[in-house]
Amino acid sequence: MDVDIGNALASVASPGISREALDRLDERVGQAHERIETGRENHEHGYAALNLPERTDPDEIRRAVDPVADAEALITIGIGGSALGAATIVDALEGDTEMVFLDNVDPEWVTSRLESVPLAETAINVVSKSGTTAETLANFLVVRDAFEAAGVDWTERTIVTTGEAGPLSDLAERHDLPKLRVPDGVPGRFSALSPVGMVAAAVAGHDLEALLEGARTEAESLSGSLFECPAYAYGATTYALDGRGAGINAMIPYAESLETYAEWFAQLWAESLGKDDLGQTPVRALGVTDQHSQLQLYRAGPRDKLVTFVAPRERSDRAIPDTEVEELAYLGDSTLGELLEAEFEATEASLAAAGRPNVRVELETVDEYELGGLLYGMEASCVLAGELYSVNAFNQPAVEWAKNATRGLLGGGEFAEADAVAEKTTLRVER
Ligand SMILES: O=P(O)(O)OC[C@H]1O[C@](O)(CO)[C@@H](O)[C@@H]1O
Repeated sequence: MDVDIGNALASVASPGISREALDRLDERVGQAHERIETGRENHEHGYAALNLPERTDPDEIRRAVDPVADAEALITIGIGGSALGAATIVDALEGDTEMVFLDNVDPEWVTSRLESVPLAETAINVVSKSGTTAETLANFLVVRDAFEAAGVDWTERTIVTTGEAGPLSDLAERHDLPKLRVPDGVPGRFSALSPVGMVAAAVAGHDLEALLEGARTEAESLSGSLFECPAYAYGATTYALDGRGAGINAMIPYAESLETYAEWFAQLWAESLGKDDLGQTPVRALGVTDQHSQLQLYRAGPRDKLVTFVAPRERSDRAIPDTEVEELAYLGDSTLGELLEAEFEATEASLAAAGRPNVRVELETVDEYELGGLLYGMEASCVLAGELYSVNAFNQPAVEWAKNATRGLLGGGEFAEADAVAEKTTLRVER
């Protein structure tokens, strides 16, 4: 990925960062880079994720999915980092396999998703690093039951990706299911380039080597200066802008295929950096669609936002047909791609003209190689930002709190957090 931070400079935007401040920040980037490299060399928790391009074995993943390689549909059961990386990859790339992601336990929705696929031709991909996440395990039990009710042997059609030990690992062994490991030291939201994110891509027949190669190229660009490393330029700029008042980061891909990527980014940014009363709030949007719903706020609302555009330089295109309507004649000389490109450029310029900071992240196109680079680049940006904020980017204690409370409420053990639910303050207003 390439990054253009020009529109985040103080000479363009407010809040913005001056060139002098950026130079000073670059010294801290150099120190952070050394810390990151040490973490990678020692395979420390979290930092180890940046070694995935070298560690992930595409052949192992393909062997595991081989029994279901001709499935018409794949149901991936996982949540958060155990779903969003895989969903980002398969939503971004064209594939013939119908993809269903069960990352919610809304019963009506789960039922409708299950009814949308031919179970006898469908494979199951269960993903949970801990092997204990209530939503994932509950959905798996529901899916298993639906397969049994339809007379389909789920054990022939299920792949499990999980940690070394735990209930899901035991279950895989009991039923002799193909099992892939969530690599050690890799938190869920940093695991897209491991079996966690790549099983679905393998079933869809995507080029796993190219995904990893794109990530490897990005890894090779990590260096001690933000001016030489797009990932660090992004991480350092967002950190600097947050410190100057842009506490919201609106991620706007200008490609429908990258809509899920914005969801993945939101988890990465929120769960990694939202600590110790710090962190930038990620917002998801989509170009051009959300120009007509959110842009007004981004250009004229409070000066508390950084807008991040992600745009491919190349895409397949479609001509806009000529028309007899005179006022629309100008469209007939263009393509949908040119219209989208013009809207992107215009939106970027409109924000800059209003002094609103924005950053452009460019991809060559949306393919496996570029996607691997984007995922890796944003992970490295996030790790760098974590260093600059001095927070642990690799844990999520606040999420664990609610997980414990839920288990306590369902009788899954004694959890003090569950007591807080009964202590809720109410001020009801009724009809
Ligand atoms: O893979 P697991 O253990 O099921 O966890 C799923 C998700 O739950 C979290 O721990 C918290 O929501 C995420 O970090 C993680 O991606």
